[in-house]
Amino acid sequence: MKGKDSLQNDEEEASSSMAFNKLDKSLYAPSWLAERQVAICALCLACKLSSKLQKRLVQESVITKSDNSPVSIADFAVQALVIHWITRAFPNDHFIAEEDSTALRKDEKLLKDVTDAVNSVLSIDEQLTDSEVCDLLDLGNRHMGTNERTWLLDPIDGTKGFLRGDQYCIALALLKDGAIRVGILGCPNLPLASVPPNSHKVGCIFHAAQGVGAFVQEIERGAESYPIRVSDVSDPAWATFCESWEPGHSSHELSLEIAKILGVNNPSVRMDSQCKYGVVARGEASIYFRFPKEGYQENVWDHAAGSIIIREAGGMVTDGFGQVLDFSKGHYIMQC
Ligand SMILES: Nc1ncnc2c1ncn2[C@@H]1O[C@H](COP(=O)(O)O)[C@@H](O)[C@H]1OP(=O)(O)O
Ligand SMILES: [Mg+2]
Ligand SMILES: [Mg+2]
Ligand SMILES: [Mg+2]
Repeated sequence: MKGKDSLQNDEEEASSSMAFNKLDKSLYAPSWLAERQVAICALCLACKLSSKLQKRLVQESVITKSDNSPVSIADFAVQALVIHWITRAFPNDHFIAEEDSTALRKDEKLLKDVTDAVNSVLSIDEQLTDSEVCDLLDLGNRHMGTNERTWLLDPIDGTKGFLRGDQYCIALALLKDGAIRVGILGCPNLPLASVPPNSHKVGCIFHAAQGVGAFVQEIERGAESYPIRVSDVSDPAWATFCESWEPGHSSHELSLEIAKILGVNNPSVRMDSQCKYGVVARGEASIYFRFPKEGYQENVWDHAAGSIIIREAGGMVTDGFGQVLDFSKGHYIMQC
């Protein structure tokens, strides 16, 4: 089964909508086709790079940031690579991304390792210099105006999972006029699972655009996309919920308590990163609980892509009070 709204079909849809657009602009909804295609290409390449780096990762190359969280060569290299790819196609776009070049500008060897890593997946005529890599990383810190097109990027989401050899993802979302329009999650270690005929394969890309739907495909340029839907389980007794692997990121005690009140019988699925959103979006789990420590402010890049994928798959993402999340106020998520 191929998705009615797959990327290929969108092309025809977009051109017929163009004629329609001339008649009534207010009824025309963009399908963000070019953005999705470029972003999927970027994440295919980035997943290839991160998989390579996860296999040969050495703990010495891991740095601890000021908030005590880890960062590796992969986080820097993937951020530079994705921004390079998106900027080539959309040179005027802005970025809010997790990492910057501060640590690299102080450490020649680390910078060289990062540049080598990025160049290992680029063609000979596209090779970047150390200074270009630093500049690309720092494009992630550009402040946006309210209507600017801004990409929100987490180059390695779930760095702790990545370092453990477990689940992680590369998360990219496009913010425009205050709302998330496109979301893509590259999940190199997540099985395609329920997607025939590729069910034995590992590694998938979830993607969604506003009003177009949510899809999953294998990590390959031009691979076929399959529509996904959230679970239709309505009785909590049959529901499965997922939560962070790391108890320091989300209280396991609180989610267990809430699950008991709801009457959920199944044990939780613990997993790092926004892969959890992908698993809920394709109906393998029904709920994602997240209860960070008091005072922790959630970053936009940690939820933007996952949120639109859930919404387009028919689900809902809110804060603990049922309020919709606002991704348009800078680095941190605000309540609407
Ligand atoms: N103290 C913290 N509490 C909650 N989330 C955190 C904390 N520190 C880092 N994170 C971020 O939470 C996400 C991981 O959540 P989970 O445990 O559900 O996988 C990651 O985006 C991680 O950032 P990072 O992108 O640096 O890994
Ligand atoms: Mg981090
Ligand atoms: Mg993250
Ligand atoms: Mg990260």
